[in-house]
Amino acid sequence: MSTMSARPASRRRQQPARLDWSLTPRGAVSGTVQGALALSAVAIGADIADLDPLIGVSATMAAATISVLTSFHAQRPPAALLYRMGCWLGAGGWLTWTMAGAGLREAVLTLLAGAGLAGGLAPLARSRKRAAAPGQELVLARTAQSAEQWQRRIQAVCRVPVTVTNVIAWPTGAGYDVHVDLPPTGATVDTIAGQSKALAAAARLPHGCGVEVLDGAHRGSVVLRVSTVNRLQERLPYPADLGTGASIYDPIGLGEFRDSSLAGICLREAATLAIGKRGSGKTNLLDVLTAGIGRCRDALVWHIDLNGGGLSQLWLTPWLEGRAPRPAVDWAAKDPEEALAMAEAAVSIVKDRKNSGAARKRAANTKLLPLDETLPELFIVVDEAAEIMKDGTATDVIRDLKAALEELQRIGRNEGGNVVVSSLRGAGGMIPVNVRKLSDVRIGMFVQDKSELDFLFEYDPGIDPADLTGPGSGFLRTDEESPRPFKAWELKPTDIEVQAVRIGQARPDLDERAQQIAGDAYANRYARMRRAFGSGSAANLPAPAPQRPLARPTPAPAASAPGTNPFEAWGGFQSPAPAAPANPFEAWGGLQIPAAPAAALDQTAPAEPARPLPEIVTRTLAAFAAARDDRMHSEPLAEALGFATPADLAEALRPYGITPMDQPFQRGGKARRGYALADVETAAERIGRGELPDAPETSA
Ligand SMILES: Nc1ncnc2c1ncn2[C@@H]1O[C@H](COP(=O)(O)OP(=O)(O)OP(=O)(O)O)[C@@H](O)[C@H]1O
Repeated sequence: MSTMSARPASRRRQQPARLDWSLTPRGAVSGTVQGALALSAVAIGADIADLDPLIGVSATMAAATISVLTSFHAQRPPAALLYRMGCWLGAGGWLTWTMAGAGLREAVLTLLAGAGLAGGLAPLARSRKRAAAPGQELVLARTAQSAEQWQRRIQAVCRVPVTVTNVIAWPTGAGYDVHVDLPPTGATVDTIAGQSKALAAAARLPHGCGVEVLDGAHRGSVVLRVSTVNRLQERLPYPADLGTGASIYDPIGLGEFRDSSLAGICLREAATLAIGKRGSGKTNLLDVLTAGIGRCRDALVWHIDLNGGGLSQLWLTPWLEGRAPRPAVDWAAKDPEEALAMAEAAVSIVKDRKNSGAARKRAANTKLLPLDETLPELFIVVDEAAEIMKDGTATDVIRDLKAALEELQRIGRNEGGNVVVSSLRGAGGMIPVNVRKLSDVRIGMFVQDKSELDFLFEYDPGIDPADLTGPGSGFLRTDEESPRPFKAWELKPTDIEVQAVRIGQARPDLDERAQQIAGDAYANRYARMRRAFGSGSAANLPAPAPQRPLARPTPAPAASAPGTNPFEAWGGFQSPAPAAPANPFEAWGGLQIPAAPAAALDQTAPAEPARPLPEIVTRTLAAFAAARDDRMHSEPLAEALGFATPADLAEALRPYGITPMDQPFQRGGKARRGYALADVETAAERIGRGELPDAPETSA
């Protein structure tokens, strides 16, 4: 297959010029002259030796045959093969004719005419396959045009003289990757990523298609993932063949990226934050996560949904109806007290594992606690976490719940205590900064206000809500990578049913030591879950709230004592759903516990509208994101924001409580004063909460 390379002239000019004294032809003219002279010399030699003309015929045939074979071996195009054969037949025919006694004048004239013809047709001989310069990839011929277009396009839009080294079509046919080398003049991946929208527009990509800019093989290269067909518009059913027995050490699938590759996340050590407006597919996403984690032999899912428990209902139904031996979700809470008991239990378990897990770590010679079916990771999946985590008025229980979840996220990474948080919004005091910062996996489904995505993804320049196509599509960021558009698999109620039965059969139990630590709150949870989520008579009973404290660490776990309530011991599909105890408070040892305070959450109140950030604050955050630094000297920040002097910048930021740091710090070998990203973020949070008075907008 023929190829071509796309190299800029400038690079070619950099090659040092050398004199070449070899007889190797350098072009069509020199090649033709050399060939004609060589042929004349052979003809004169044959005349002097008085050779038989048949020798000329034999030599011609042999040369033509060798030419055909070598052309096939070199995969030359048909035109090159014909040209070479024509040359050998013409030269051989002329030689045979002269050996047979042609006149000198005729022989010379014919030789000149033949040489002229061969020289004129010489471009046909050129194989389109050229050797690449060292270190350069080749571009397939059918994409060579695309490569050249992209090279020109990037140069025009980004004003960077890049080299396109390869264009590779996706197997799905939905787009292609453009591999780009950056010039050694200071351009970085951010230089290109900042123009991804402009590149998509310049390439006239259809709506919903775009350009994602990813790191290349080395720091001086980038890969542009260009989608030309909007795969995100398609519905992607949950893969039916995903069985149980997976591991939390493997990626958990959420759906697909534009190129149909798996959108997977590694959750063993990573907390997750997902935001999205109502109807964006958040609940479906949490279902996909519940299924993905639930499939693991070394992980357990606990749910908190204080908006009526809708997240857990379908997952519990097969168990409630006696079609699964255990609930797929090991513990589900729909009221604040239950949720607090759960979160405190998880914190206690994690704290205990910090000591009790030491022997395991030593045995495995690792600092990260090894988890397996006997010691599973705990995931608390929280739907609509802003109701718990937002600043402002809250009951004591909610405040304690928030503190416990934050603590779990903060201390639980190593010991396998993990949090997945979803929220309608991520900014404006809805989700604490620390929760966002500690969430290595961030997912932004469709939101009303782009600033929510900007806030979640720290002003990554590649974010364009136009890339999203509707429910189930969003941006996914893992680690420090740029967020990528993806489409979540769709889990329909019947799929959840299938998964819930499978998981209920196969999932691990909480380890006995942890069960002891979690105490009665854990041991009796199934009874409360039946009342809270069950149908029929059990569901009609009021769900008693656990009296605090329920989950107190028990110092020395003794023999296992799970299954203390009658519902846990039934253990088989054939058992009918047990009737509720006569006294609804029985499960709490006969204690008369008042029902959960209804006012703990105003579940119907809509989320507060976001207070928009002043433009100068938004742009300051964006400047930090572009600089990929958490501190910036005043001069470059002023320049990035278009202020004439650092003093002008200071004046513009002061009304928002953003001031330069007291101490100078080193950047680029210079110690100067400047600004801290944390200060700007704190100010943004406070503005969102309405704590800072509106100040007159000052722009450059
Ligand atoms: N991945 C997906 N593919 C296709 N459709 C989806 C997907 N995810 C969600 N939907 C559809 O979008 C609608 C809303 O989904 P979902 O209930 O998950 O959104 P939500 O953000 O949780 O909304 P709410 O907060 O109002 O419950 C549903 O009708 C669902 O079928």
